[in-house]
Amino acid sequence: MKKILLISGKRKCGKDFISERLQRRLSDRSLIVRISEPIKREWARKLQLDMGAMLSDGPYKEQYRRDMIIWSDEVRQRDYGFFCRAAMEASAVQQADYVIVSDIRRKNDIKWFRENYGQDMVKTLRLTSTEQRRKARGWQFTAGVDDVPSECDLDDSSFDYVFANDEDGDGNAQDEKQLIDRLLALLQLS
Ligand SMILES: Nc1ncnc2c1ncn2[C@@H]1O[C@H](COP(=O)(O)OP(=O)(O)OP(=O)(O)O)[C@@H](O)[C@H]1O
Repeated sequence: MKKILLISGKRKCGKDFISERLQRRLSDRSLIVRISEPIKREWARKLQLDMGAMLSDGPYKEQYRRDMIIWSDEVRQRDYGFFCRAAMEASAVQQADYVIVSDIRRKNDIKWFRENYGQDMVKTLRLTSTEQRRKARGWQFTAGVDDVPSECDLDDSSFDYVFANDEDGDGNAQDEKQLIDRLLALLQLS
């Protein structure tokens, strides 16, 4: 591994979108790790829920999101690196030059990565989008989700890189290419 890029940002600021486009560009040198995956998997196992429905955007997602946040906070209080470690262990990270962690939410997530992989390897990227843009992408303020630490803990943090993801093209390849070109330039990657 050469770099671990920790991506954070408010809901609907494009963490998944940017991570996937970036991974595609860096291709087989890179992979995406999602901390939410072991959380969802463990939670689903706990509740014996349908795994496919949990991982999709279906009706299960919002219904269980709040309870899952409370439970995962309890696990984190005992071991703040629990889900970061589980996500890294479940992925073939040793074979990748670039690991993109697409859903960093807490200071302790960043702390765990820095403690385990070092300051030089770990870089943080904050994505920003205006509220108007996030709303256009389907965001609605939800009490218990948008006003709790999982969403707000990093609000007062500083980051190695900040990238405004406000211009949604109409899905054309040229717009997306320019967007990722700008991001790669910021990250000093090629
Ligand atoms: N630059 C962009 N151009 C076009 N569409 C975009 C762009 N950024 C995000 N989107 C779209 O906005 C929506 C929300 O983006 P995404 O799911 O990546 O956000 P997120 O930060 O991962 O959200 P959440 O935290 O709720 O999971 C998606 O439909 C995505 O395709």
